[in-house]
Amino acid sequence: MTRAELDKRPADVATMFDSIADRYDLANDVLSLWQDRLWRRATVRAVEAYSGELVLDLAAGTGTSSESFTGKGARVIACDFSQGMLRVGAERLGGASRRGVTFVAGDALALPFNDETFDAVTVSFGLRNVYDLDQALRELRRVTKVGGRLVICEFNHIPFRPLDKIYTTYLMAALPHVARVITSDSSAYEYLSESIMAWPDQQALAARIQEAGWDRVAWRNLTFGVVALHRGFRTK
Ligand SMILES: C[S@@+](CC[C@H](N)C(=O)[O-])C[C@H]1O[C@@H](n2cnc3c(N)ncnc32)[C@H](O)[C@@H]1O
Repeated sequence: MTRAELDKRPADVATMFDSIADRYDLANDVLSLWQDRLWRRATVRAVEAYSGELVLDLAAGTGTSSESFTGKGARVIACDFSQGMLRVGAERLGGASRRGVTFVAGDALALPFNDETFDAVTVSFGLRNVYDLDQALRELRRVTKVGGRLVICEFNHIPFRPLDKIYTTYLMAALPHVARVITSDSSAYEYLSESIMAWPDQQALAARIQEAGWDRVAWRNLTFGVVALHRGFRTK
């Protein structure tokens, strides 16, 4: 199976996700010990999308989180560049546009949307895989209405060193082996571990979000910092 490397060449990333699409959601649940469901609920609360609003769920994959944003009547565009992930998502929903969610193929680095289209933009476990983080953050801002908001849910780093050491050991030693049992292949999950380790910490990510033009940037840790929720606003 193709796995991506830390240079995150878009073709490799898309091919890797195509190849794990069928077992992606099951693997997430098991590898995170079902914590992913809590993280997704926290993301939905942070996005707080209301009736009449349009939300972009970028790097939406199979749309695992997308439908949850429609709870109060918002409509969601679930955008991703892996045809395999989009296919699994559309099959699960029973169509490419169902229950308030529309799947759209698109690249985070050149989003196929007009300026100021969305009330809220959100990315769960996606930005870490994007070839050019800063360009993706600028694109997200471009398509957000003035007054709109950004919520990023991403694996991060545990500030408390002893706990971080245990977590890092799990990432590098155990996670790929568990993944092999679920998906019959561990290489995509070796990439997952390596990409988490190489990802900027909470403060550094907040600085990058700010540099991309977002205001009032803040974050909070979930599960001791295994995941962090970053938020920002487009104020001009
Ligand atoms: C780990 S999955 C996350 C899927 C989903 N958001 C979730 O919470 O489960 C990462 C997704 O990012 C997508 N991705 C990576 N780079 C992308 C890009 N440049 N444009 C669009 N999607 C991208 C991949 O195709 C993959 O579906």
